[in-house]
Amino acid sequence: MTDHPAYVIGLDYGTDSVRALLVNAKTGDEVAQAVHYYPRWKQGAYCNPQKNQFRQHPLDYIEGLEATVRQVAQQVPAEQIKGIAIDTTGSTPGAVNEQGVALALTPGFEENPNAMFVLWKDHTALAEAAEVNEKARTWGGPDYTQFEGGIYSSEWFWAKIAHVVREDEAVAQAAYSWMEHCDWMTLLLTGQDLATFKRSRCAAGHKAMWHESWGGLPSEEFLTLLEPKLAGLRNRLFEETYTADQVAGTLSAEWAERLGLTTDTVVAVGSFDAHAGAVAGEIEAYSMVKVMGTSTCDIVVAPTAEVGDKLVQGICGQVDGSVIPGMLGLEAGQSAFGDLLAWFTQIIDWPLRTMLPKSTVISSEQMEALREEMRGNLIVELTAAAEKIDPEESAVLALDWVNGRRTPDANQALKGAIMGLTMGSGAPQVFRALVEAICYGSKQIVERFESEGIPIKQVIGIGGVAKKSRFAMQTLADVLDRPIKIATSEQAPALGAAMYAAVAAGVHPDVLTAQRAMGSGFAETYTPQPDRVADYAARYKKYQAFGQFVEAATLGDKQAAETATATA
Ligand SMILES: Nc1ncnc2c1ncn2[C@@H]1O[C@H](COP(=O)(O)OP(=O)(O)O)[C@@H](O)[C@H]1O
Ligand SMILES: O=C(CO)[C@@H](O)[C@@H](O)COP(=O)(O)O
Repeated sequence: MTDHPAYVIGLDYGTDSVRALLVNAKTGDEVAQAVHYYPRWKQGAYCNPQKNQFRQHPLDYIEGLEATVRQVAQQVPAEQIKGIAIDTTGSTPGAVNEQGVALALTPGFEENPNAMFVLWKDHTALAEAAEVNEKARTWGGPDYTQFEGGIYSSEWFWAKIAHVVREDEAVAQAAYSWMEHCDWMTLLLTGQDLATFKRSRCAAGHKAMWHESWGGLPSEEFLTLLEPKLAGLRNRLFEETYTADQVAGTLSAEWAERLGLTTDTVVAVGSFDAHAGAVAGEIEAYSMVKVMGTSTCDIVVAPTAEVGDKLVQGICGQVDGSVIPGMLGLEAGQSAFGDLLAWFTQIIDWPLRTMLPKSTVISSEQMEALREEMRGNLIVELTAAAEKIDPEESAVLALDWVNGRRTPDANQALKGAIMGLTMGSGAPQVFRALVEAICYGSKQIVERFESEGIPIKQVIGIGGVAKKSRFAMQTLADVLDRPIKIATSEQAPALGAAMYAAVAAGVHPDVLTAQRAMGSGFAETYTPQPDRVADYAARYKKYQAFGQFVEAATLGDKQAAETATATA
């Protein structure tokens, strides 16, 4: 390690906003941070929640890049900023032209949602995901879903591409290739040639069925069987993938200028937010880092040789090097976590959004102030009220599937449900049931890993909900009957990206060394309360029975629904 000052920037593109974190690459001190909320996304542009359509405009990303990086970069001399790495949500693919320009930035496509990035939580590709699953099992070649938990999801790369090209002939014709958001940002910054650009192992392995054993991406034959319009695309994608500690390039002259940095700044290969977050959460073999934000991603790493040929069913994949190079990264998660609570607050504040603007008794300034105050405090007040309810006396039970079930066993067609409502059930009772539901969903995932032979030795929490909701974290510790360690960093994915950047820039030799040098440790631990554990264990059984009932009913299997009712 050199004695000269060395800083790195981790850039974390979340669902609603992007954050840049300037970190001292030697000590891990977080020197400055900046956040930018995507303006078009905030207005709901290009989205249709009724259809589960969630698209993001590349200009939201580019404006956020300039606003945040310029702000943090001012804090130290530009030549001391050695590296930058980007993590994003995923699978969030978008169509690009031959030069790697996102189609929505090209004439004629500026307002076309199909030419934008298809956000991870967009589930418009349910039919295409079902086709991937059906064809992967029956086409006569390898089952390409085997390293992705055995079930392909509508949240992922190929399902989304197949859906868009079917729906939009103009985009199908103009799309030269497709890129995950994390790869596209990295290409933008380095200005490289699309043909030789280094794509993310993390993104390709977990979401695009890339695996070394079958030579990379699924075969042309399989892809055209899935959708004839995919013909030729495989050759315009990539063969190799790279781990996030590798150098993708250096900043292009244009972007060095626009960001106030230099062309010597190294740009690392891209990654997903959850995987970068797990690195900052100081993940180690058989730890589960739960990234608890809008959704959850549950990330586990294990020595590749120890897992051997074992295929873990029902998760979002097992990929060599997707978190820490040299180890197997395993991912599971829930499609709605904080989002389930956010959904409920949206229901509750409906009168504020719809009736208040028509009110003749308060001024528009007062109305805005009231809405702002309510918006900020709603979850906090609901939490305070819900915390006082004795779980033993609570009859309300909920399922966390408002955005489908990501794992165990992806089924994005499933819907949320609430049971046990009485005339006495108020907002706090329902809110409490929703908090419990996200914790029961987490328990199912932990149980799945263990029943598939991957022991979970400790649970670490990071992300917005982990940092903001003591109630949710205590409930989680009680439901899992395990301690939950909460990482100190407020910006864990950005810190993890900064660690990747530090390795790519040569400040540290590998990710484990960067973790040790730059990790900020744990702020606190939630310990299970023995008097609550048994109550929650009993309610968890009811949650499972309720889930089986709803799943069976959703599938139209009345008989199975009746059986589930009988055992509930
Ligand atoms: N006090 C709180 N209690 C529980 N959940 C909260 C609280 N404040 C915010 N959230 C939830 O946190 C989620 C955002 O998490 P965050 O990690 O900041 O974002 P992202 O997932 O986009 O990276 C939202 O779904 C929101 O509902
Ligand atoms: O699924 C992944 C990564 O594989 C996430 O990007 C996705 O759940 C979105 O994460 P956030 O909820 O925005 O933290």
